[in-house]
Amino acid sequence: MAALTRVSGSVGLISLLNPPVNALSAAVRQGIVDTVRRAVSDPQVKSVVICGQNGVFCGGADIKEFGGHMSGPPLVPIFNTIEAADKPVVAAIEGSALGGGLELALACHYRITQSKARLGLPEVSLGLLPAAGGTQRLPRLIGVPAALDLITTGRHLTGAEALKLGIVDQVTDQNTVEAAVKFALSIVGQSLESRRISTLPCPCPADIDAFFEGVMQRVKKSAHGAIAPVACVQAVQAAATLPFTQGMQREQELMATLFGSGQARALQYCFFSQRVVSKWSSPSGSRWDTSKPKPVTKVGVIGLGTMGRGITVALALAGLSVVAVETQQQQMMAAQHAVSGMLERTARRRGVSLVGDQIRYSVELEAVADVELVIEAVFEDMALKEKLFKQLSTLCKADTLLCSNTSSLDIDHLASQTHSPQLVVGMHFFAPAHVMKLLEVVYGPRSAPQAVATAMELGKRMGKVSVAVGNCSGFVGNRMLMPYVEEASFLVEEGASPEIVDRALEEFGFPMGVFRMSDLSGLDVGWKVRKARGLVEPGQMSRVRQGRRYSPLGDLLCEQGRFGQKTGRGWYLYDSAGSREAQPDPWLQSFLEEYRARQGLVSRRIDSQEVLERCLYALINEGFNILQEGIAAGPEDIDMIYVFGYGFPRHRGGPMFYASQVGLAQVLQRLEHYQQLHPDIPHLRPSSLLRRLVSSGSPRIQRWREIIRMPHSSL
Ligand SMILES: CC/C=C\C=C\CC(=O)SCCNC(=O)CCNC(=O)[C@H](O)C(C)(C)COP(=O)(O)OP(=O)(O)OC[C@H]1O[C@@H](n2cnc3c(N)ncnc32)[C@H](O)[C@@H]1OP(=O)(O)O
Repeated sequence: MAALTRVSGSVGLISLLNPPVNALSAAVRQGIVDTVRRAVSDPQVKSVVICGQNGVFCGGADIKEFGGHMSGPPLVPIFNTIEAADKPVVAAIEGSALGGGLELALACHYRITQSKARLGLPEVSLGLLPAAGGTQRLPRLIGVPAALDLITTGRHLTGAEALKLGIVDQVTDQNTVEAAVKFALSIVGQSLESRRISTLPCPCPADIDAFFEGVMQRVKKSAHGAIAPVACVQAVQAAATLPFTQGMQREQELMATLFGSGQARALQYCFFSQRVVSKWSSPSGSRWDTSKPKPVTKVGVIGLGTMGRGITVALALAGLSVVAVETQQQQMMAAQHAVSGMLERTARRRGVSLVGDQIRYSVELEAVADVELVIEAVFEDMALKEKLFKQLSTLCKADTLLCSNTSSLDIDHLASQTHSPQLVVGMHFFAPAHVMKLLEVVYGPRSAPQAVATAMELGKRMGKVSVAVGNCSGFVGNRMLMPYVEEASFLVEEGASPEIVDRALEEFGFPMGVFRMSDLSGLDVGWKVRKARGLVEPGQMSRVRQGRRYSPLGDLLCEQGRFGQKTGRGWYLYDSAGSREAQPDPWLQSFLEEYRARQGLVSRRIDSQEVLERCLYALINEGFNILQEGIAAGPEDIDMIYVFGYGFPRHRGGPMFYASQVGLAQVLQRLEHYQQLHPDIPHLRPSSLLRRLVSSGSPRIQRWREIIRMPHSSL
């Protein structure tokens, strides 16, 4: 919907109305067609201002319409009509102008905005490109390199940045619509020739072919198989080399390919899933909309190792006061130095002023006595954490929330050490904690709804995608990782090399395969966890432990002091300790040959299909177990954990969405196949939820949540 009113005598004010973000639904597009036509033909209207109601200009095309039949007038002719108007049209941008919203503004002759408004062409993050002229108009306005940066990354700009780049003509911190109306009055009668962006030449770098070749190489490398960034480059190349109308044709062709692709469906699923997970619920019935977070201004962080430092930085960047505690003076000084450096680098990268004076360092635990929330980030040692939670429960205020950054330990057990178990939740950050977007908020059976709501809200303030999950060993992310990593080791025992496994996973879209990832995070980390579970038998090669198949390969490498990148040797060889360039290691190859010979294993050829099926279906199968147990509320929660915390390719939607696209019956059939071949691997035994879903006709993923909650007999 859009309304036309006349203001200040001769300005036609067109207001878009489709809360909350004025998305360009069929009704809004029709409203724009009607109001523009009326404004252009009304002799009393001398100039036009387009704005959005409720403080938002326009959040772009209505993404909800993408799944179904698109009706209503298309955007391209609407925008061409606006640009061709012989009366000046000014976009008054409040809040956001994103995607089709910014393309609408680019079709106007002038743009005025607020310094804090958000502008951008984020279509690439939905698996699309700006197909209403965005790829053709933006390069003509700001030049090819700057346009490529915005279109291929989809990043948002502030109004102030947009002014610097020349996307907008004016920034005001007064009332934007009033400023635009005043401006519209002042330009009546002026020539619009130079204001129609489609008629401008496209400013290009000198050697255009070499330039695009370089860009294409870079974009393909960082896209990890995503097709939309590549199509964005092709569309901008068309703007640089073709007249506007032909460029527009190319834009439409490329869009048509993307629009029907599985990648676009996956990315749009991610967009909505990110919002679904913020509306959390737990099996006990507590929910996001009935649980009010407690206000938090001051947070204590205990333990300033890698995780504690990152958490301190994330909190400070979110504007919170932090009391950072370490036990020894020397370690505290080292942490203070490291945190200052991290803050400085992040502030520089984000172009914001330095924060840091709100962090107080101490070697006394009592320093957290007056905080509202504590995040414990000490070593992953239950005895140490038990002691700490007992102390905190005594010295903190009675209503202080006590949170643990543990990645796998029992939150309920920690809660039982305190006077107020209802105030204990897990806040599981991912390293580096000030960079990684994921936060698992772990509730125990006794956690109060307010405690969960407060941790979720704090995550949001830190810019995290916070996902509420139940309490179990490894929670959601690390619990699912176990079978994935184990399968990779089994494949290596059976004949694959780490390179073969990693290549298959990297070609699938992971930034790093499982072995390169293990080398990066340190092989000793998993070794310690396996030791704690009583699985490690030093020097032993037995392949059955605790009644099931076990691969001792990781333990044997650790026993050789091969901890990965930090020791210069792990599953790969590195130039030096700390180096990142992984080389295949001839030593490892002979070690594996000897190992297989001693185990009586006959090495066989393993192809990438088997790697993908065994690693990914084992991971997915555990996801179904997690859903069945109610540890995750829905598939979206698992998918967002894997996309934002574990590098699962976003253009595949996450493991559960990927399973839904492969087909649940196919996943089940392949798991059954592998289980027959490997009956001693429990994680290949298909989950009963997967069987239930297949026998109920493999419903759409959007229905799983409701089906999981149904009693079995209702299916
Ligand atoms: C043939 C032509 C085909 C395609 C042309 C495509 C061009 C495009 O324009 S694609 C869309 C590009 N736009 C975007 O990607 C913007 C997406 N939205 C956002 O980034 C944010 O929502 C925001 C506008 C910055 C506002 O953020 P915030 O204030 O944090 O609110 P949210 O919780 O994100 O959103 C509130 C509510 O609105 C829904 N929503 C947001 N944008 C859209 C949209 N473009 N279409 C439909 N719905 C949208 C969002 O899902 C939320 O809904 P809830 O039901 O409340 O969860």
